[in-house]
Amino acid sequence: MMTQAQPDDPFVLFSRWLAEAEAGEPHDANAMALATARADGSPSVRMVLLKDVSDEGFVFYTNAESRKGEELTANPQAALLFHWKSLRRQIRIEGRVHPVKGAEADRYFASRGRGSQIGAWASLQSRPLPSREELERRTADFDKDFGGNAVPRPPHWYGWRLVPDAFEFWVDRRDRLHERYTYRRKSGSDEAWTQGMLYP
Ligand SMILES: Cc1cc2nc3c(=O)[nH]c(=O)nc-3n(C[C@H](O)[C@H](O)[C@H](O)COP(=O)(O)O)c2cc1C
Ligand SMILES: Cc1ncc(COP(=O)(O)O)c(C=O)c1O
Repeated sequence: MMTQAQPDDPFVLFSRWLAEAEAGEPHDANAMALATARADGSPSVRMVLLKDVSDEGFVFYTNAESRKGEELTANPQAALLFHWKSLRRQIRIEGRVHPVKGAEADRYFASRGRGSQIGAWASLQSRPLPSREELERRTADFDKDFGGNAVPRPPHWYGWRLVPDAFEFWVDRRDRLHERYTYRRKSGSDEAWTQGMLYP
């Protein structure tokens, strides 16, 4: 149950819930479903990891030539969903995505393990793979090409920041009479939010 008065800033509540999830969830408390849609409106969804959050928004990294990357390029409207099963909480977030700056993506890419860096070159993410051997061959080839050198970030691998204009915080309650708290960005405002509740 939401026992404290709701903060005026949804990022404050988000950070509090994420910290509680990180203390309790055994794996990937930062995992979130990312929903995208083609320009014609047909949707798709998959999990990604939240790699940065600040007042500016929620950052994830992926291949821009993947299905999600192409959809985000054609239609930057997207939605995120966190569900922490053992906490019985859910957070919905909606907004627009913007690619992060090259230097920010470079910094994150440099922090990844070398195997994942090479994998980002080897994987033609979301395109048909003829055989597992083909992926292994591409991985070995890139590994050899880079030799002992640092692996640069592939130009098609970068982050997007979702800048939210709406949040919904959901808490499980008995008889399915859950609590739903909403925040909507006041038009033209960077910081002011209108709060409300929804029937469960
Ligand atoms: C818990 C979890 C976290 C994941 N995190 C990422 C991620 O941060 N970036 C990514 O590109 N794929 C991630 N994946 C893989 C994606 O779910 C997905 O399979 C892949 O990105 C291709 O999606 P697309 O074809 O819709 O573009 C993750 C999968 C799981 C289960
Ligand atoms: C294909 C892919 N890319 C990126 C990520 C993001 O995480 P990391 O940068 O920690 O590898 C994941 C996480 O599962 C993933 O599966």
